[in-house]
Amino acid sequence: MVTKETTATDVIKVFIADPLSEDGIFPLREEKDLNLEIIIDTGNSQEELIQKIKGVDALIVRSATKVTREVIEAADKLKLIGRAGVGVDNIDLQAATERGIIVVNAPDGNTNSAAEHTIAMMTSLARHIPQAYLSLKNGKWDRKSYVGVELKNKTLGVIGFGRIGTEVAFRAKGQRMNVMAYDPFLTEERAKELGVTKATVDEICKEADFITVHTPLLPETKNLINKEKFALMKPGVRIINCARGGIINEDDLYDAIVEGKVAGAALDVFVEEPATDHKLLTLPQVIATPHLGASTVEAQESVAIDVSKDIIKYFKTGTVTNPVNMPSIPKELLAEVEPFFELAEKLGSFLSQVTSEPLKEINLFYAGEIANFDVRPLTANTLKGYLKKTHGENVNDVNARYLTERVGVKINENKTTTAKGFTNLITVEVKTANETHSVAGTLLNGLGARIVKVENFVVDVVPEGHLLYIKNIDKPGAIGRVATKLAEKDINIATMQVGRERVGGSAVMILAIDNEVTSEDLAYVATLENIDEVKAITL
Ligand SMILES: NC(=O)c1ccc[n+]([C@@H]2O[C@H](COP(=O)([O-])OP(=O)(O)OC[C@H]3O[C@@H](n4cnc5c(N)ncnc54)[C@H](O)[C@@H]3O)[C@@H](O)[C@H]2O)c1
Ligand SMILES: O=C(O)[C@H](O)COP(=O)(O)O
Repeated sequence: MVTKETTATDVIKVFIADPLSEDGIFPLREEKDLNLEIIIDTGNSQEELIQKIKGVDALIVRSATKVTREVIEAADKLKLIGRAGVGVDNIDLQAATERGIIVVNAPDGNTNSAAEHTIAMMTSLARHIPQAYLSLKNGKWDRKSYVGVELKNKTLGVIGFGRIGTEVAFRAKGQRMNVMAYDPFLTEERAKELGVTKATVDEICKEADFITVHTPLLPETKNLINKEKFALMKPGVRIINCARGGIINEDDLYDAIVEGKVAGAALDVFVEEPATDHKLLTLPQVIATPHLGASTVEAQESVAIDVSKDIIKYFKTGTVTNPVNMPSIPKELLAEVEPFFELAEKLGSFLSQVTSEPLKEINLFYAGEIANFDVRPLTANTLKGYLKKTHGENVNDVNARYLTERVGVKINENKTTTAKGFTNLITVEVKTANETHSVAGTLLNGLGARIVKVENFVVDVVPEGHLLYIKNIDKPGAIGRVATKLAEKDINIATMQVGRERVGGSAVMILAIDNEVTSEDLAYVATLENIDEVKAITL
């Protein structure tokens, strides 16, 4: 379908590539100060979109249109991509960022609808409603085949406890279910406040009667539920996926259903969509909808309004409300702080890999010349580095602070012009319920970035590649034993840094190694005498 309207002279072309709520785009239609040309042209192939994107200033999509690197590179005027919904896995964010194209989404507009759909799917699954409906439509009055199970007193495991996961939990509690939840950002206090049990993914797999996933699709969440996880589950478990195809491995789910381990699955999303000819759909235990989680009048109106408003705001002020990528820093400030961006991100990333509990507080200490400037872009980069592990490409220097504060983490920035002998020093400290970790880094003239302190130990480490972070007791032979063990595993040590509090006291080793280590390798090194902790870090 193609319709074309012009509100004034042809100046700003807004191309709507997926079906949107007409009521939701009224801010665009009613905009008087900007000269908007609204083009509604849905159902394009990649090739067609590559042709049509030329001359477009703003593109709006839902999940169906794939905004690939090819589309982005074919765009000659594109300044903004609006996702009328949450998931941005259909947009090549890296390509957009590289081209300076801001991507916005509508993170709050469809939360209720997605949560309600999840509950509807869970209830339908428990009571075989779609199967019984089909049977009755086919003229059968079959009551025996469709005996269901109650939700009351059953345990629901929620994996991914963000906006939708939390709303699903509220509703499940209304059904008098017990809720277990896992999210890397879920603290004990918040879980208590919301009346859910904080658990690991494995605990959920072992104990839950129903399991629902609500994470974004990221490298870390792809195949999160797989053969190994199904093996842990109780026989008769029921699975729901209203988040993204691929979080649950489809082949492993198929096998688990055929083997009788999983009693049924309710799926709104698939790895490949449209999924009209999918092997999971051949199983009577599987009920499905064609990605309808956000398909309500209310959600569609809300997400389209949010994206429309952000387009107008961007073309009027250069700022947006819901950025997914792209920083916007004055040129003069950028020149001062940009050299520290990579270091800041790596300090954050380092800490995310040594911390094993949800973050409560992050303290940033900017010392030396850098303290004379607005350090917020550096904080954003540090937070981005910390959050990358859980948010992947969905976090950037624009939204990192928002994402951190949204889960109740306190961010404290401190400045001092003295830097302990360095021209500049950035120290980052993170606190969880039981842990405190810190790392400090600097830029050495002509030598680049260095980590100069880890916890209380002075070191000199180039922050790149694969590192092994080992806490040990300062006893003779510890270093030699670690080196020998690694050699046995064919792991080559490029450099090694050691630090200690005092003779015979706590010490650290930081080894740069040539290859990535497996968890078995780590466990192997950890068995050595006088070794307290071994962590692999990739920067
Ligand atoms: N079916 C639909 O129509 C529909 C509608 C809306 C959203 N969605 C999907 O649902 C997803 C979640 O939406 P939301 O609004 O709740 O997003 P959100 O960002 O509020 O929540 C996602 C949560 O996942 C957590 N997470 C990240 N990595 C994790 C991991 N490895 N294990 C466990 N948790 C992890 C994050 O910490 C975050 O709290 C979206 O990314 C989108 O893909 C689908
Ligand atoms: O991520 C989302 O917001 C949902 O998957 C909705 O997708 P849709 O806009 O294609 O309905």
